[in-house]
Amino acid sequence: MFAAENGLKSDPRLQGISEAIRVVPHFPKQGIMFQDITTLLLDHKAFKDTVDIFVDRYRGMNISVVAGVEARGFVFGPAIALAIGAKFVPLRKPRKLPGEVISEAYELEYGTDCLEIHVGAVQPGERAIVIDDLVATGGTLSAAIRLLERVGAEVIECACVIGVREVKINIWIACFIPNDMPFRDSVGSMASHFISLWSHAKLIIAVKVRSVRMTMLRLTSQKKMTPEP
Ligand SMILES: O=P(O)(O)OC[C@H]1O[C@H](OP(=O)(O)OP(=O)(O)O)[C@H](O)[C@@H]1O
Ligand SMILES: Nc1ncnc2[nH]cnc12
Repeated sequence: MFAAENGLKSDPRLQGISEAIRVVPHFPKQGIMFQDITTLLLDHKAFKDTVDIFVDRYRGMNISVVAGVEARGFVFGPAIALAIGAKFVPLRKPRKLPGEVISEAYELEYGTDCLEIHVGAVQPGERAIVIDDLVATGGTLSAAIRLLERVGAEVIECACVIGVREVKINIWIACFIPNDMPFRDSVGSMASHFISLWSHAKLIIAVKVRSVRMTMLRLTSQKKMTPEP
């Protein structure tokens, strides 16, 4: 769910967090609005507020595992884990972990990637959350959830600072706007309306149909392109 649905709508911290994230057009390639969290990390208040919001949400929920996705989930995860009294479990890209691992492949826009977890890092029945900086297609989070479920953990929620909508949104528009509707041509503006209503396409189909909730602090659009210099 979005911050607003968590009762955070009027939370003054959200604006500061949003403003501290730098958006770099056309990085790493044309058409991508890169959400740069390094500027958030330079802003002590915004960084602390981000961690605090997640800590407030997950404290008292009997979470024993905070699983962070490499690389940017490692920035937020450990602070949250320490504050809520959980362990931090890194989910790493291939060939980084020295012990015995299990792996989950996932699709990227072009090609595939893989996440790995150390065998024994999580015990069956543990309650886990997954932390990353950003969710776009949800492919990375889905792989993280599958990994944790394979070792017997219960994934309570995924938490991201940023949600990038529109990445797989055309599918939803095609599904939900019948061809004969009068506003079919203005599908672009309808898109943002529908997406807001349906909470980022029901939070990317509850993180790809595993019925895992998600919290995001900032919902952003790939389409807000600034003019070329
Ligand atoms: O929802 P998705 O479409 O799967 O994309 C989200 C993922 O993409 C980014 O990581 P990236 O793969 O660029 O790795 P990095 O953090 O190591 O740069 C981001 O930090 C998420 O982990
Ligand atoms: N727009 C974006 N900004 C930063 N990281 C991303 N990973 C996938 N899409 C991204």
